[in-house]
Amino acid sequence: MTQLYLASGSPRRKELLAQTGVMFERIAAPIDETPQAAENPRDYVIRMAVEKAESGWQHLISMGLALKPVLASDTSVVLADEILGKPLDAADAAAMLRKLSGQTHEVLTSLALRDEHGVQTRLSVSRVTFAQLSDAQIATYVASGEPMDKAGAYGIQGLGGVFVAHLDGSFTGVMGLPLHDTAALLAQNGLGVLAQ
Ligand SMILES: Cc1cn([C@H]2C[C@H](O)[C@@H](COP(=O)(O)OP(=O)(O)OP(=O)(O)O)O2)c(=O)[nH]c1=O
Repeated sequence: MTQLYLASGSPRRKELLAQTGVMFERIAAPIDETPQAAENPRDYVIRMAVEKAESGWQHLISMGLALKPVLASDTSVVLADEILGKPLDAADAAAMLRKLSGQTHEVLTSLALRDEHGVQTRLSVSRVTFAQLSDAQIATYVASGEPMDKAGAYGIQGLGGVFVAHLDGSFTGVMGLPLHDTAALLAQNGLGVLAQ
C-alpha cells in the first residue's frame, strides 16, 4: 500500500527512494525553476523543493486522491555563488564543465516533505573536487549525452564519476536524493526503517 508520494520526474530519485524500502508512487509536480534576482543558492534549492512538494500536494487534492505525505527534492551545483542548473544545450554543458574543471564546487540537494500539518525541509551539502579536464575530454563527455538532464552538466553515478577526484559529503545527495537525510526525514513521520 502506498505510504508516500514522490513529486519528481527524475529516474535517479525514483531509484534512490526505492532503496529505502518505503512504498511510494510518483506524481508530477511542474513548477517554474527560475531563480529570483540575487537569491541565495541555499534559499533557492529549499524553495524549489517546497514548491515541488506543494504542487504535488495540491495535485492530490485536485484529483481527490488519498492524502499521504508528498516528498520532493531539488539539486543545484554551486560554484563561487553561481547556480549551475541543467545545461540548455551542448555548448552550455561544455561551458559548465570548463568552469568546474580543476575546481571544488558544492552540490546542494534539498528535501521537502508536505503533509496535512505543513512542510518540513532538509538540506544536504557536499563538496566535490573535479580533476583538470582537457577540451577533448569535455567534448567526448558532452557527446555521450549524459550531461544534458543533470545539474552542473555531470552525473557522478555515470561516466562523469571519472572526473571526481574528491568527494566530501553524500554520494546519493550528489546523485539527487541523499539517502540518510531522506530516511531521517521520513522517520520523523513514522515511515521507513529509521523509524524503528
Ligand atoms: C550533480 C548531479 C546531478 N544529477 C541530476 C539529479 C537531478 O535529477 C538533476 C537536477 O535537476 P533537478 O531540477 O533537481 O531535478 P529534475 O528536474 O531532474 O527532477 P524533478 O522532477 O525531481 O524536479 O541532476 C545527477 O543525476 N548526478 C549528479 O552527479
